Amino acid sequence: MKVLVLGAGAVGGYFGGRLAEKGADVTFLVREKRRIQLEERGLRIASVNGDAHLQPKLLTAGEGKEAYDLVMLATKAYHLNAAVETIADYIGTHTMILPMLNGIAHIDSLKQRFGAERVLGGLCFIESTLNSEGDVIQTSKNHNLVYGEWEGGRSERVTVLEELFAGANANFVMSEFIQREMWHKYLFITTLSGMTTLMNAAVGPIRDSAYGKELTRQLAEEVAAIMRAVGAPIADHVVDMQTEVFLNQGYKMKASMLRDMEKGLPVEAEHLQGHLLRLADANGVQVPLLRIVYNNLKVYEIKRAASIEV
Ligand SMILES: NC(=O)C1=CN([C@@H]2O[C@H](COP(=O)(O)OP(=O)(O)OC[C@H]3O[C@@H](n4cnc5c(N)ncnc54)[C@H](OP(=O)(O)O)[C@@H]3O)[C@@H](O)[C@H]2O)C=CC1
Ligand SMILES: CC(C)(CO)C(=O)C(=O)O
Repeated sequence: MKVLVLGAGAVGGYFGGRLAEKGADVTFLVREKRRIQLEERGLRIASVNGDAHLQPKLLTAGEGKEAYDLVMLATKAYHLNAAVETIADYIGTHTMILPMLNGIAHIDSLKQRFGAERVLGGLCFIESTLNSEGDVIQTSKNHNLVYGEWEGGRSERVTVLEELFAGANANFVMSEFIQREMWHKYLFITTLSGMTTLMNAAVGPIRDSAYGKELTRQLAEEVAAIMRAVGAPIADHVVDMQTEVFLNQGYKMKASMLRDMEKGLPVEAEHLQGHLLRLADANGVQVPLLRIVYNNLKVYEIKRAASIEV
């Protein structure tokens, strides 16, 4: 099975690297600067689950055009449009596209561009980042990638994927309810990234502060109310469940969005909080805290743009 991974960043580098490490036929589709880095240094994973050092197969856009069996998409949402055009050269009749982005809005873009039948659901739980040398650094144990047929159930092709993923040093989990899993993760990440960026703190200090737990729950409830208003298949107890998961994170746990802010990088505010706010406005759902969270991110974006211009 031929696998193409677009983006050799924190997520694509990790999961694609784990597949290549087990001997799968994996090629990374990268941009020029990243290619040079990977050619010089190899793909290095430094992880609590075991280190790896590989010389990956690499392509840049437009090179080696042929259909792949599986295209794994691991960009940030603000690079999605360009990435979608880049992978178009590698999509054939039977190609499966497995996106690993946070959020949900990208699923419709992918379906519109490539046809619903090619698009699987996917999400991941991992705390990983690239260091200044481009190595993938993974610091906590979770390394779960969940995937499945968008319409649910089991199919022959996801059984083939299970075989592909078997034995890799990461948990690849097939779900028969991937839409629900994605909406649940979306609620979790919107709350986690919202609270940690708003408070400019990891989970521990938020949890210990006067109103931290209450505000976390309020944000999760606002997000759940939007999801219910649009008919998302979330569980009745999703707020209890995800607030509990949030509050049980390690003291220093931060969303990747806060880590990106600390590095002065762009954030996925429009894709995550912005998309939900637009759904809230369209459906008359009151979300005062989500609006504050979103505005805080927009202020960050304005300050970032100004500092780049200066
Ligand atoms: N990091 C984490 O802990 C987690 C992240 N996520 C989600 O996963 C997604 C990916 O995040 P993450 O891996 O952290 O992001 P990174 O920024 O680390 O990686 C994204 C990679 O995509 C590459 N890229 C962007 N556009 C293109 C393109 N047109 N062609 C080729 N490569 C491209 C970038 O390359 P270049 O170097 O050229 O810029 C970069 O290496 C996000 O939606 C994020 O929210 C989900 C769970 C955990
Ligand atoms: C919460 C976490 C680490 C889970 O994978 C995540 O998705 C993120 O920070 O972007």
